Amino acid sequence: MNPIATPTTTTQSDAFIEMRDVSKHFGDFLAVDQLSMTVRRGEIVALLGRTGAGKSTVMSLSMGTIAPDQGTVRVGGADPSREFDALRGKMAVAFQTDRLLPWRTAVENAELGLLILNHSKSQAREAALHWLARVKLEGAEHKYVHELSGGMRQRVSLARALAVDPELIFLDEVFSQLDHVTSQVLRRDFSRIVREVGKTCVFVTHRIEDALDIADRIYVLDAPARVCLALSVSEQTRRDPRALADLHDQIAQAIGGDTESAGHDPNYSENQDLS
Ligand SMILES: Nc1ncnc2c1ncn2[C@@H]1O[C@H](COP(=O)(O)OP(=O)(O)OP(=O)(O)O)[C@@H](O)[C@H]1O
Repeated sequence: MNPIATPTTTTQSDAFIEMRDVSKHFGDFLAVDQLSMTVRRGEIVALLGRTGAGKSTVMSLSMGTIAPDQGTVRVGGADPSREFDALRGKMAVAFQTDRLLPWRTAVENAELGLLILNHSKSQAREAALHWLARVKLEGAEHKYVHELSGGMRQRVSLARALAVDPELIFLDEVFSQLDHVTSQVLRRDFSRIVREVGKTCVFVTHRIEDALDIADRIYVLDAPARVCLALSVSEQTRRDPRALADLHDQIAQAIGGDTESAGHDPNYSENQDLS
């Protein structure tokens, strides 16, 4: 067995998200095909696949914004598409486009989730300022969205997600609109924070580089969405350019060998920390 590509095994007891034999149609179109996957508490897990593989649909099923046609989805033991109250405030999400409100400042955007969850104005402001500082936006708190760079906007969007103190954070292509260096710095800052505060994170990406850089485990999805490869990535592997290159090739092969859509980046093996 390849010592780098460790097959993932998860017992039911340590599962935070558990999807079993999940299928989802949109009309006649099959988007998810008997998919099973598990996410443990405290893990960063990447859902990786080509455009249209069904990554966002799997994320929506995990968040409960859509329900499966068949199979079961459980998050912390609850059915996310039915038991909204059990999961209220426990999940947060950030998207490819930052979805910030342009008429609000950075801090006014970052506190939004807390205000929606009925926290007091002062509590929301305090938490928003704290998380803006954690994502390195001190000094930019009172700037409007148009005054911020793309990377800074995504930082606000991540601060907004973290501010509600969720147990589970979903990211949908948050890093992939940004240039290589900005993307790398942001995802490493984010993964450091997530590990420090012990959150669980599921992130969707079509770029192998993003997944190998921060994920503990990677589910590679085929279309219609089903797991065609599941891998663990240790910190030791991340420090080993050859091991990373092997994993990259293995994933690219599973996806179909198209390194462009797979986001191949010849510089990633340098593994430098630019933050
Ligand atoms: N609400 C919907 N109605 C009909 N078809 C949908 C709907 N949502 C997704 N699909 C289809 O399901 C398939 C999977 O879409 P999904 O957005 O989950 O893929 P993805 O892997 O996240 O793609 P991308 O990387 O382009 O965002 C696509 O063919 C898409 O057109």
